[in-house]
Amino acid sequence: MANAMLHQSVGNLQLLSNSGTRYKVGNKYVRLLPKGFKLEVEFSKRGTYRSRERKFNVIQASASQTSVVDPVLVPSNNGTHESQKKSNEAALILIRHGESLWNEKNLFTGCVDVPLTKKGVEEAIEAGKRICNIPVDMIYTSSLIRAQMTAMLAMTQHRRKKVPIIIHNESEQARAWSQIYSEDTINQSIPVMAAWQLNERMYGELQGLNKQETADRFGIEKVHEWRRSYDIPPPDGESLEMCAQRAVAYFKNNIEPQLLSGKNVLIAAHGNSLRSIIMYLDKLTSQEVISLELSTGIPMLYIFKEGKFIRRGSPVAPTEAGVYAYTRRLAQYRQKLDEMLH
Ligand SMILES: O=C(O)[C@@H](CO)OP(=O)(O)O
Repeated sequence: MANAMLHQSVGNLQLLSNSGTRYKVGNKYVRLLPKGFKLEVEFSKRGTYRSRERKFNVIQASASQTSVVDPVLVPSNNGTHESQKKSNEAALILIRHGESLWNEKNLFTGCVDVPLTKKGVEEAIEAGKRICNIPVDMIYTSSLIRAQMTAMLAMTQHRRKKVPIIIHNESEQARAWSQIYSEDTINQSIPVMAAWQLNERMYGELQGLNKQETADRFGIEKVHEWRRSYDIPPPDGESLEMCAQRAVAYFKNNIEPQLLSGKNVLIAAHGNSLRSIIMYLDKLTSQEVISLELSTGIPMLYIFKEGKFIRRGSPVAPTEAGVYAYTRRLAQYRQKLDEMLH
């Protein structure tokens, strides 16, 4: 029997069952979709959804074993009780991408899609070592290669050795052509969702300019205002406030429901998209966020518990133990990994 958790902010999802499938939509209790039934779910912009189960032709289903759009398969022993227990706590890891070729050259980058330098690759691997004992069930990255490289390189270090797989939902064909037909293989993979909403703040006419030369030309104060103020956009670009509108909305609509259902999430994104998300998580004011700076490749850990985000430890300590105060659940996960790998 397969298990599926359906989630999406807006649009329609369909689940076909050819062998009986337990499913969960949002925070709803787990239901069984009997063999030969089809579930249709319609998600509205307001965050609500309507679902209905209908009979369908089983031959159609056998062509694609369990055809789930955007599936997040949960372990098969994960019944209602277990998922309720799980929803008590979830880990959230945030990583700013490693150094990019334009960070190295001190150029405004924004939404220009620039890869990592060798140092950036090493930073991502180092970040991976720091989080190798923390559970990761879902990964969110921006649509930019520097964030995606960082997530993938970091995951090469993870002790659980699940395979991160980019989910292609951009068209029906992309969805159909990237289906996986083994439940075991799905259980050994981590869905990676790439979203433009997590992209770096769009830097407008500063993109590609040298930061030092721009400060020499327009003055340090003006450039600092463009770079760090909350609501003043750079010429033709996005202010942090504008960036927050899309990044935080995406976080609330897509990532928070995952955390609520007990999924442990890693987000690999950018200096300013993450600053805006941290502003939301830490309830920073528009004054306080001005002085928030994120280093490249340093993972930050939050615990989501009872609807609250709790920051664990300092992200800049030199050792993992110093960085992350483990919760009991994280310590248990680590112990399980130790047992499994020795
Ligand atoms: O150039 C950029 O896209 C960003 C991040 O590197 O710059 P800033 O330091 O101004 O946020």
